[in-house]
Amino acid sequence: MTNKSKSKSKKPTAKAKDTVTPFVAEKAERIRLKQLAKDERTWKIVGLTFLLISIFLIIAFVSYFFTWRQDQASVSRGIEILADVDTTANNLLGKTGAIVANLFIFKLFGVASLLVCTFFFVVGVNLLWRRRVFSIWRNLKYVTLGMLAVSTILAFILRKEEFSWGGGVGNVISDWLLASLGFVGASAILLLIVVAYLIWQFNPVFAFPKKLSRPAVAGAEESPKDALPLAEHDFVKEEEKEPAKPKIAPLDAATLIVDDEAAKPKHKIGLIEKEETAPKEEAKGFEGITVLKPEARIHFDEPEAEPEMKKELEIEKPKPAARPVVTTGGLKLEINDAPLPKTEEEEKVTTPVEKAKAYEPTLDLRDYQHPTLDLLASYGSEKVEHDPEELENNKNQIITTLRNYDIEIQRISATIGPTVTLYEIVPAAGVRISRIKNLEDDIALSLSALGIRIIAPIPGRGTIGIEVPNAKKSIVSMKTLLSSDKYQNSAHSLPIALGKKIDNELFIVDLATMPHLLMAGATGQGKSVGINAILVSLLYKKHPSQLKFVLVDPKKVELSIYSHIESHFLAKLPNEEEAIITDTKKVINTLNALCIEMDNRYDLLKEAGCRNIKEYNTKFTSRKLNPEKGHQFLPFIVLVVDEFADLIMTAGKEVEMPIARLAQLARAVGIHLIIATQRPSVNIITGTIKANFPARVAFKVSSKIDSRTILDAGGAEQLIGKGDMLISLNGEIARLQCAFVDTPEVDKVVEFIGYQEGYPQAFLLPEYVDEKELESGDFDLGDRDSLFEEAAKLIVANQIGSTSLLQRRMKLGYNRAGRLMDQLENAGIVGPNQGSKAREVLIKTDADLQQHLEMLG
Ligand SMILES: Nc1ncnc2c1ncn2[C@@H]1O[C@H](COP(=O)(O)OP(=O)(O)OP(=O)(O)O)[C@@H](O)[C@H]1O
Repeated sequence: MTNKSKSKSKKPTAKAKDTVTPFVAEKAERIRLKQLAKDERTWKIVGLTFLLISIFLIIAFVSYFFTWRQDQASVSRGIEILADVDTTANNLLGKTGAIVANLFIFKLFGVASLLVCTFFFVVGVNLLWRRRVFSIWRNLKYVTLGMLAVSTILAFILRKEEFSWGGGVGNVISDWLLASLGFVGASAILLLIVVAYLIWQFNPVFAFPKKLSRPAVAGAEESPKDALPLAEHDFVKEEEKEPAKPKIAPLDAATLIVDDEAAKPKHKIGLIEKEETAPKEEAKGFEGITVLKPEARIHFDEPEAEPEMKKELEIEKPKPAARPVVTTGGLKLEINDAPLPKTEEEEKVTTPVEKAKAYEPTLDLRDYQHPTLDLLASYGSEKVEHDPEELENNKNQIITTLRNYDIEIQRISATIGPTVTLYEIVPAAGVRISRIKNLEDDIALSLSALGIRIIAPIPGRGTIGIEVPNAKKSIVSMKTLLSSDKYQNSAHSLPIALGKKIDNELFIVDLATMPHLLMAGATGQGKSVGINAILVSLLYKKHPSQLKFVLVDPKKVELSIYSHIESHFLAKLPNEEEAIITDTKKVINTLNALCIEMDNRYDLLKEAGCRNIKEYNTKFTSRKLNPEKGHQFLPFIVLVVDEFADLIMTAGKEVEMPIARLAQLARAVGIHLIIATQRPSVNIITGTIKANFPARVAFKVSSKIDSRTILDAGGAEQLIGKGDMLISLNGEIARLQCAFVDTPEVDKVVEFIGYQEGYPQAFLLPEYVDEKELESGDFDLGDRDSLFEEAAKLIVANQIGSTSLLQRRMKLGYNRAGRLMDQLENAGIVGPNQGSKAREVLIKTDADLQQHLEMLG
């Protein structure tokens, strides 16, 4: 490797400098060429050229339709006519136009050659706008298949015409088809191609009238209205509504390796260019800078340690749930697609239902469109701009500072991130790491920069990290993250795009596996932007049927923007006006309602024999659970609390307890919490809360103590604000630059969603009535629960006197459902408690009940 110097001399000699000089020009030249290739102006020019080619081809082709006869004689002589000044052509684009058009139309694909123009147009537009406006790959497929099919069909139909409608290729295929299959066979094949194309494009529904094939749903006779949503979906075409997947924007990172041996102060620098999509080149840089592939760095720098670091920063992928083990004939088989074990509940569901097409929850709002990426803004080019001088200066400063304290280093390398550059040093043998750690403040002072963070040692790397803020920071646009393949193709249940790591890798994680997130940061350091980034990344991926937010905003202004999407994505308490909760009392009720929802969901999971929401929803969508028994598709619920400190201050344990309970248990039933606070002190983030939030984010905080409270480690006080953050996940801390999404962008996204048809109202959480309010002694008929009548009707209609039926169907907590049951008993509607058996229902029909209620008054 070129950047490992063998020199042992301590000071740079004049000779050494001389030998470097001729190298410089050559390397600088290469760097310039590379920069030219990366310059967006270059690509704009190339894009424009492609557009012009497409226009050129259209003019040449169209003109050819009118001039082919006159130009036939000259073009048949080939390109030699270009040199012949006496020969002219009638084509609007002269001899070149005539030759090109003749090649495409006469010799190749006939009229279908016009499709070629679209290819140049698509490539040109994409290059000019520097983003994937159209899919080139898809266009290429259409153009290739289209030209073959259209030229063959035209050649077949118009084979007797003088003009070559199908071109040479069309004629050859059409003749071959005629010879092999005869006129009827060839016609059938070509007709099939046309029909297949139409089916592919428009996917018409070939449906028989519903009543002929409608599958039986258990209990459908008793309640056809309730069963309808399931049965209805059986006949509905399942539409693919994948959002557009634009290609990842080029992502640049540069890693600089500075070789240093204690005895050799002239350091060689290796610069690594890292791009996610573009191919990497190997070239030599100037002044000893070597441009290497990232893989080269892995081998050169720390062959064993690198995979470790990758591991350190790797994002956890959701592990597939364990599958049932089936034993047949003494053999144990673990089957990936094995159906989940049947429970008593699903055994009762009739076979036709099982065989029916899978239930698709998104068909509730079948026309729903996911927000498009053009609603988001791009901030700058996002290319990491590295100033070689800044790097060199910082490196020299670090080396000099350490040397002042008699600390020699073996090697120094640098990774340039969006906000900070990480200098990794390998100290000379015998240097104690704690000595470097103790010099943190001195190094910071000598680099005269805020936000120096020393990581001694970097876990698994055997190096010491010094993070130095970049003079010029780049903003990480939300758009970049959401348009990346990593986000677009992520298999996460709740993907959240948080930002970019120091090596510019995108940080996209699954909230479902986190499973809750605690965020802290002093005011103005990027918390609200962080919350918006999380919400927006979920909104871009999920359908309203799959996700609901419970938004708690004591500050009253931060989350109000999301009220537009109330009927799509928000959940609220029944009878509440506003979905976004700002009042402390209502927060307590909502948190308790969420606990009830959690308990209800656990009951449903238990009955279905499932361990988590994923298994449950899979079972439900494959119609193995009967909606008549209270089963339903369960959306994820994400609770966001924007200022936790305010709540704890005003309500203390009343808030802390349900939050702790949810944090402990709610993960498996798809309820996840995101709690943010400005004041990460121990009386706000208590031990109970902390123990249940393994994933924690810290923006800049005001003291080391705050940093320790949130992360169990210092460092967050050294951050530089504006979205610079540390995330502690699975016991490892990574520094990120949070994705930036501005309020007008969020506005556009929520408006885009809000203008679409939503559900009639927000998702209703179970009602929670404060126990204390209910503890009013014996039942008095005049003091009935407001849901008394509804409960009575439900019990009579089902003829089952069961408290859990009330809980599930009316979304009530156990206490309230029990109290209602007592009231029903006192009113003579159900019999006494029979232990584990359901109570007897004393009134048999709805009409009897009406009479009975009237009598009660
Ligand atoms: N990820 C980011 N990238 C770039 N700039 C950012 C980022 N996050 C925040 N900022 C800048 O910092 C400002 C304050 O951010 P934000 O409103 O999120 O702070 P906050 O911590 O929520 O403050 P408060 O607690 O007072 O609401 C933003 O207006 C923006 O200019």
